Amino acid sequence: MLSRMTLRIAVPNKGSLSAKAIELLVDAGYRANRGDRELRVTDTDNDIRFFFQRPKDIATYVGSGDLEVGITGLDLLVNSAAPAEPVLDLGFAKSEFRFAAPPGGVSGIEELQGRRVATSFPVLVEKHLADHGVKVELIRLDGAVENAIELGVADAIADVVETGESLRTAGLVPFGEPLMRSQAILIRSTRRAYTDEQTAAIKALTNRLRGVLDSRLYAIMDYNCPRAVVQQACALTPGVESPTISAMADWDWVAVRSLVRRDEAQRIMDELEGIGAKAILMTALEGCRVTPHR
Ligand SMILES: Nc1ncnc2c1ncn2[C@@H]1O[C@H](COP(=O)(O)OP(=O)(O)OP(=O)(O)O)[C@@H](O)[C@H]1O
Ligand SMILES: O=P(O)(O)OC[C@H]1O[C@H](OP(=O)(O)OP(=O)(O)O)[C@H](O)[C@@H]1O
Ligand SMILES: [Mg+2]
Repeated sequence: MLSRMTLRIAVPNKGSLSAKAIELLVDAGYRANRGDRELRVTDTDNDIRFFFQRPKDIATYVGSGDLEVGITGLDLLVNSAAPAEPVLDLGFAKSEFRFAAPPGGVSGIEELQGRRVATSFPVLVEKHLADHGVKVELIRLDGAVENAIELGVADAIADVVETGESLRTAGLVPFGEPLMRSQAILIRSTRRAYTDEQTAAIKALTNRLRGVLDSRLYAIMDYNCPRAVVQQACALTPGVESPTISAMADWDWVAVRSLVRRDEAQRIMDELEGIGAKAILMTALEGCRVTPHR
């Protein structure tokens, strides 16, 4: 019999979510790497056991309270109809969920009335259609849904779309508004009671994961700045509270250090250069805790 750990976490064992979920947990300091056939890994230092489950089953285990938290997709959570809720957006496996059909075929949701719609997310699709007052014949498939129309079992499909390449190569075009937008999320049960210890452990996990996500989002910027333009420089790099300004041996100059968003860093460097800043350096973060100030 395995000893009971404070937290038991469901992690996808395959598919688009798996590798990135494990990488995120490892970067957050957990021992979440698994061997080839291992379906459970225990991290005794953190009092956590990871259970590697099929992505589609994760919300079921968490909703029932048999595992404390889990990593899954928002679309999978909705499709499960399990009593679970998102705790944290994890920023990967971003996708849209869309209807699609061949050009010249079904091109609006109202045209689906009485037609055959193939999907591997039947609950999500049925709920969306019910909200729009449309009744269809749902064809439940497990994957490779894009082939269903050509193979004659459906008139339209509803599936995950990321780049749109799978639709294009199958000769399909999306139609209507996306049913939803999805990404990987950390979930917890809305029904079960958590002990104080478990609540604290979930908070610590969330904090660590957010720290890793933020460290991918931000970078440190260091530069030398003529004292005369320091206010302009601070406006370009306001940081979390405010930039750190250090004196330099040459009184006409200061050294500035601030946190910047990585996706804005190149523009900021251009503008710093433009106002006369020198020796501008950008450094990646290995970890951080910046969210309390967000
Ligand atoms: N190509 C993709 N790009 C981004 N996210 C995706 C992609 N395919 C699936 N996802 C997302 O990954 C999650 C799992 O999807 P799904 O159940 O279809 O499993 P999968 O990752 O495709 O693996 P498999 O189909 O091999 O079981 C869902 O949240 C879905 O939105
Ligand atoms: O828009 P794209 O970038 O092409 O990505 C979307 C495709 O990726 C997933 O398929 P997956 O490879 O997981 O196969 P599956 O259909 O068997 O799930 C999804 O089901 C779509 O088919
Ligand atoms: Mg898939």
